[in-house]
Amino acid sequence: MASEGKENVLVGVIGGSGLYHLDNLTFVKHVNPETPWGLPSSPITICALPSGTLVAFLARHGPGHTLSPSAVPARANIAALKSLGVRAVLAFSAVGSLREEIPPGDFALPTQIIDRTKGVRPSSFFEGTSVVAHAAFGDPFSVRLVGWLEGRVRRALEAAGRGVRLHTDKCIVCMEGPQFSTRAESAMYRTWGGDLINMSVLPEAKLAREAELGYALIATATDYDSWRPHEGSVTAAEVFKVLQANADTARHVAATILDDLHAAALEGDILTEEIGSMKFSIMPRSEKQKDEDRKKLAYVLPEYFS
Ligand SMILES: CSC[C@H]1O[C@H](OP(=O)(O)O)[C@H](O)[C@@H]1O
Ligand SMILES: Nc1ncnc2[nH]cnc12
Repeated sequence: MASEGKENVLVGVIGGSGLYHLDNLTFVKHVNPETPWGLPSSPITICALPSGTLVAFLARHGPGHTLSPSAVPARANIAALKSLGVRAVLAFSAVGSLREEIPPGDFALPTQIIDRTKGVRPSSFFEGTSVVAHAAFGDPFSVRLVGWLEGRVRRALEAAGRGVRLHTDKCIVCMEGPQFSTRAESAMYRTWGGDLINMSVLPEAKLAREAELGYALIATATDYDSWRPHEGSVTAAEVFKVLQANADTARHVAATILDDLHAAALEGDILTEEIGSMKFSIMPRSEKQKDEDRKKLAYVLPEYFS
């Protein structure tokens, strides 16, 4: 397992569409850990807050947005962050809104996910190995971390003074893409209880859970998807119009809360659900488990496989 900056980098930030860097923080260095699942989407940037606190930043689609949502190497991304010593991941994502009360430009903290990916994305570190594990995923985001973020993100948005509101306790649909939904699908997701839609939160959230990392998503709304009967359906051009402003606000939120998040991750209270959660999810050791597989899994779960 790589050990770069291990004691210091406790928080990882994953940037989505439009958020390719945190250039309001000080660049320290790039690292590019080669994991058993390959290289991450892009070299990871280690950046420093004014206090000196270090955070790791990873652009989900690569810095030039060259990876489609289905091609994002999510296992390598999560494994690489864990290898740096990261314990909590704050992910940003550009999302469509399935609710009138969440206009483009607003932010949301989802607490639930509906999986509409089509099984084409590798979504478990255990896939293809001789070890079986069933991680609990009833609460797909870290309940404590999300609770911790609510007030802080809201205050950071208020301080930004751009009129961006934070919506909480929302359900996000993760679809396969890369094409957007049909009007019928978009309307159906609303009847299912979906509030937001993206193409990226899975398998990222599942993999973070398997790696025992705290994981929360700040969803930044860019459009109303395709459910409004008298409006046009979503287009990439419409999304692009909002991406830059959302990314600026996201950078402001990150810079405002990351010091406290680092301190909270160090203290550990916000991570009590995740740490140790895989212990009873992994089927008991048998002589049929291959050593090479255990070695591979030790990269993300050294506690159980070293
Ligand atoms: C650019 S529109 C669709 C694209 O945007 C979102 O990406 P991310 O979640 O990485 O911000 C969405 O999930 C799609 O991948
Ligand atoms: N309407 C939408 N559907 C899926 N992913 C999105 N990302 C941004 N807007 C989206």
